[in-house]
Amino acid sequence: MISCENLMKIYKIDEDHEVMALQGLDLQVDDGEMMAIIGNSGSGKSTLLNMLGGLDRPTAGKLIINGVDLLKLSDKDLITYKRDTVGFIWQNNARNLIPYLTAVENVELPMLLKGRTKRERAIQLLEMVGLKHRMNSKLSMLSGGEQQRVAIAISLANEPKLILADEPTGSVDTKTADMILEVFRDLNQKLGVTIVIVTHDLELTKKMDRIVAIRDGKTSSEIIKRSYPEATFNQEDVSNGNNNQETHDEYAVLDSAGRVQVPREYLTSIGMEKSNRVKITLESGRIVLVNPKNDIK
Ligand SMILES: Nc1ncnc2c1ncn2[C@@H]1O[C@H](COP(=O)(O)OP(=O)(O)OP(=O)(O)O)[C@@H](O)[C@H]1O
Repeated sequence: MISCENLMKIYKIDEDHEVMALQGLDLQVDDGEMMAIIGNSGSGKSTLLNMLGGLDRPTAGKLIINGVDLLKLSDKDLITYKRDTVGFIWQNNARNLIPYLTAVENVELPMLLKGRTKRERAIQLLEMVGLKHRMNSKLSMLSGGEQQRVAIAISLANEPKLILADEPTGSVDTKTADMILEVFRDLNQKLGVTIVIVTHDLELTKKMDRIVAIRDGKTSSEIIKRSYPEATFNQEDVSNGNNNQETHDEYAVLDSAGRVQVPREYLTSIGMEKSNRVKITLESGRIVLVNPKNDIK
């Protein structure tokens, strides 16, 4: 669904200053995948989401989504792409919804359909997110989680292939966050829609199949869920209630130029916080990084 290679985004602040928000980012996302993007504040998560959604254009690199090359699109085709391929959900509901309209009116509003069909489709979408019973409630009467579900219904209006959500559980409690995640999971499985969620919420990421971490505008590591075959659990584990068959493995990402980001704590542990020179050796099929100062032979 998404193929992103060496993606760059430079914001020009004034004549003399610019910010490199994305510095050669690589990301591949399969059709029908549901994954999360994490990273510190300022690492480039929202910038990436804006590029994926066609809200802004990359400076350089390759970005192909659903077979469309986003760097080569005309302005007109970019509008069509935004309308037909992607659905957005923002953390801030004011960006998604209008408080004095009812839930169903909010869902109807952005749709291009006419008359009865529009109302029927809006009700159908609210049903998909489990909110048909509140369709005639004004937005201001709905809880944060319910409002977020209305936002999800809106994002589905044009049957997008890709849903992009920026901190969708940022303003709700843990229980509501779980419920919203369930809605995403359900849509992902029933409609096969690809879902990319940017989040700070580590609890939420535990429930994802894949988490990509971004550091300084680049993909730094990937965390992938692994299921154990049932046979690896013995009866003792199961009777102790330890039948959790899932774990997450973390991988560093090697970019197309062979670069890899070494976790800061690893560098610190070999006394590399001040130096930028590291010795690389190949030892029995392993690549080993050594602080040259400690390399006593
Ligand atoms: N429109 C813009 N003009 C100039 N600089 C920008 C613009 N948008 C983002 N930046 C800069 O690009 C870098 C990445 O910002 P971005 O908002 O993508 O980070 P983020 O990971 O989403 O952060 P947060 O978690 O705080 O939302 C930051 O240094 C930011 O200041």
